[in-house]
Amino acid sequence: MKVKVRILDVYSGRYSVFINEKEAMKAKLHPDDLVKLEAGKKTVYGSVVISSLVKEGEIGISRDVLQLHSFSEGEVVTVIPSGTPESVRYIKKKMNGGKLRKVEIETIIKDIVDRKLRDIEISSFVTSLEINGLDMDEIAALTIAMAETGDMLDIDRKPIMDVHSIGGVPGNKTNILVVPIVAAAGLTIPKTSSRAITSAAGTADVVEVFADVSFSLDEIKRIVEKIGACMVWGGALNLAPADDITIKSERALSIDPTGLMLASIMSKKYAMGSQYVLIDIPTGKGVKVESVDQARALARDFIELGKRLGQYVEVAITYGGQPIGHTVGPALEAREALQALMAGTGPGSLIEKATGLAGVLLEMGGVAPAGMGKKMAREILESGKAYQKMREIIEEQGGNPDIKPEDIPVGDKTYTFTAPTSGYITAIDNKAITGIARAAGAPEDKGAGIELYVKVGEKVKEGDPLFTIHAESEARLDQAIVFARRTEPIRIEGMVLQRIGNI
Ligand SMILES: O=P(O)(O)OC[C@H]1O[C@H](OP(=O)(O)O)[C@H](O)[C@@H]1O
Ligand SMILES: Nc1ncnc2[nH]cnc12
Repeated sequence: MKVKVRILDVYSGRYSVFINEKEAMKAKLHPDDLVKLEAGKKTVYGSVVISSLVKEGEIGISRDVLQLHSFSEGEVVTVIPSGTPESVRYIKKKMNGGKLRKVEIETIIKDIVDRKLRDIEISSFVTSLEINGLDMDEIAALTIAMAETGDMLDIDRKPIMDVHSIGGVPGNKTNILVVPIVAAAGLTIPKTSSRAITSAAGTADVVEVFADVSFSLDEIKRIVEKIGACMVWGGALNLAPADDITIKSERALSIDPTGLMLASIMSKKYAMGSQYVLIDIPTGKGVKVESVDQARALARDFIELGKRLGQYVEVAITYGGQPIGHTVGPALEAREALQALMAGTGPGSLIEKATGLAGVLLEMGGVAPAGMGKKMAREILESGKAYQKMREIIEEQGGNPDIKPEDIPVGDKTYTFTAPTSGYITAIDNKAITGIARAAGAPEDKGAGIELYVKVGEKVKEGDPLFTIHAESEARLDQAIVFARRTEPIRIEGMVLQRIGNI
């Protein structure tokens, strides 16, 4: 059928097209049916919403669809019902434990990028990968398909360094120190990050507290060619676009299937033209990789995948058994990272990890002799050169370079938990800390999160503060308090863990 476009001020996070009930009856269309819209060379897919927002003879186009293609009010489009895409068969094959062929993977990724697959099918794909995994041939095919369905960046500086954490550990603001240290040493590091996947704050969520993170490829090229670094959100770019679509399902389910994680991280690095990549695998209880043996196996996969992509990859297995630093949540982490860059020092867990990772990159990039990278990284941090580089990054990304940690607003609805007993801290539960910060509103509410006053091994007296929850609303604060009471994230030796009666 041919209908006229009506642009609707609707933004739902879904690719919906709105059709009047009578029109839908005539065309035998039902809610959530997939349709193809064609106008000249433009083709877009969307799911049907039956609505009186549009009249007969019209099709309502949401702002989500408009982001993919520009349509003008009154433009005539042809609407064609679209059957189940071929890729759904391949998703079912993976659900049944089959091995996908290269062409099948390419079809799935193309259909994801073209929005032929809806959230429900994409979530099924992600879930099938969580359950049945991928082998290295499948991972390499997935990585290349993800990169080649988007744009590629070509920066006129070499070598191109990169760092990426597989994440999972609360408070992981480390790379916000690593990037300016490495760039201050004269290396080029165009860092893309995702927003939170399983945590309460991804690096992109934290950087966004002091600067913009959404840029076009041309803008990134300009920034990186000028100052040697950027810290941007990978999802704003058309770099490996399937990645950010699958991340949406991963985030909703709080899962990060290993094969997809490898492809997702490495496809962005490939598309950014990174030549030397350092992968950080935090390891410990309550993170994505719990044992060092598992971390080694994953490290081998990253290195092998790098070889297939023509990249030199090294992996750092790091300690992730408790949160990094003393803060969790975008604004609180931004404060702590900025404080550490300004002072050239900070919590041991943050400074040791950041200078350790930066040191490896300095050696990989050939600016520090073998074994001297960490010392050089620490000197750069302590000298204030990393802070100066951070100021340049903030300024180039449209933020205020003079910003001070205390200028960053944090949630003013607070509640502090205290030690129920005296003793040593024996464990801090990563998953519970993330759960509390998310219940408080992080990462969407930038000011929400947790300030931690203790770390494992420290001694506390009964009544000492353990952590403060910050939220931007009383309702969120209450939810986080309930979650914290239920999970008791901080263990103190001698503490009564549970009292059970009358079973
Ligand atoms: O912890 P969760 O949310 O699972 O993982 C996602 C985080 O891990 C990576 O960190 P980085 O950009 O290398 O610092 C991603 O970019 C993202 O910020
Ligand atoms: N799946 C993923 N995609 C991008 N960055 C990540 N960091 C950790 N997991 C990731």
